[in-house]
Amino acid sequence: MQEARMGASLLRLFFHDCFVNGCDGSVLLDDTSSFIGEKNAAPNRNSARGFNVVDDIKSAVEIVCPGVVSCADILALSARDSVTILGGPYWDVKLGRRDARTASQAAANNNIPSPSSNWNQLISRFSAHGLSPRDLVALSGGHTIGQARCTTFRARIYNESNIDSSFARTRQRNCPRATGSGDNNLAPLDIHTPTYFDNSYFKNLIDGRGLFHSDQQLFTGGGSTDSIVRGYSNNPRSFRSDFAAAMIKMGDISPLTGTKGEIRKYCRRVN
Ligand code: HEM
Ligand SMILES: [Ca+2]
Ligand SMILES: [Ca+2]
Repeated sequence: MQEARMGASLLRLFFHDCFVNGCDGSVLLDDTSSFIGEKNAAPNRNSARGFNVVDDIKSAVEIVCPGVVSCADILALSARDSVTILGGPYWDVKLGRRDARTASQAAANNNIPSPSSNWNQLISRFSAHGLSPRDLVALSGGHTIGQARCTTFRARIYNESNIDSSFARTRQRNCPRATGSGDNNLAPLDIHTPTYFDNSYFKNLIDGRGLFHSDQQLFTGGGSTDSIVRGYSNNPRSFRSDFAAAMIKMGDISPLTGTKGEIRKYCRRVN
């Protein structure tokens, strides 16, 4: 990988695909004059990235095996390979998903959780897709890699009290208080090992160093997930195996099979 962050971006793309009408490649479709896709939904606009890498993988695969491998499966495999290459677990990826001929900006806005979510909102967004509180906590461990824009964590670092004060000060240095200044400045989601897939995210939560309001909600957020966070912070092996299992579960959300959907030729547009 030329850029370590790309692994994080590809992992997130898979999440943003699966949570919106299932793992069907819907997130990859470009807007056109007659079609509104998901790329400009609030959680994706100026934020989701990695589309060119998916295009490169797809064209390489089409050369050797045309019309067989869906864009949805490429997202699933890219997410797994990203995690494994960055030091995380390996799992066998189920394949055979087909690609959607539609996408829904409204469904993207309504299904992908916001970083200002509280504990109940997180639980319910995940349970709507058959994912348990334990799956929520394990999958949130994906925030052990990658970067976030100032606008997604500004409110937390200036206004919240359940945050380590030196961590808040560190983040404030590159994320000005005023909306509109430095909105796109980046900070790592995991202050310790932002390009390594480990269990450091859970240690951060225990230290009050969750970057998003939603992250910190999983520990001392008033819900019942504190013991799961403690477990993953003490036992990296249980995090690795639960993360892999939860990724398989997430990858099972409403796949298109049989004669539903299509195998796209280009991931950015329907055939
Ligand atoms: C639990 C609810 C979740 C919320 C509220 C959330 C929210 C966010 C936000 C706001 C960002 C930064 C976006 C930006 O700067 O524009 C982000 C980045 C990221 N998220 Fe999540 N996320 C959640 C769950 C997940 C899950 C389940 C995964 C994967 C298993 C994941 C993987 C990532 C990764 C890897 C990044 C960094 C991407 C990059 O560097 O390009 N997130 N998330
Ligand atoms: Ca989708
Ligand atoms: Ca890490």
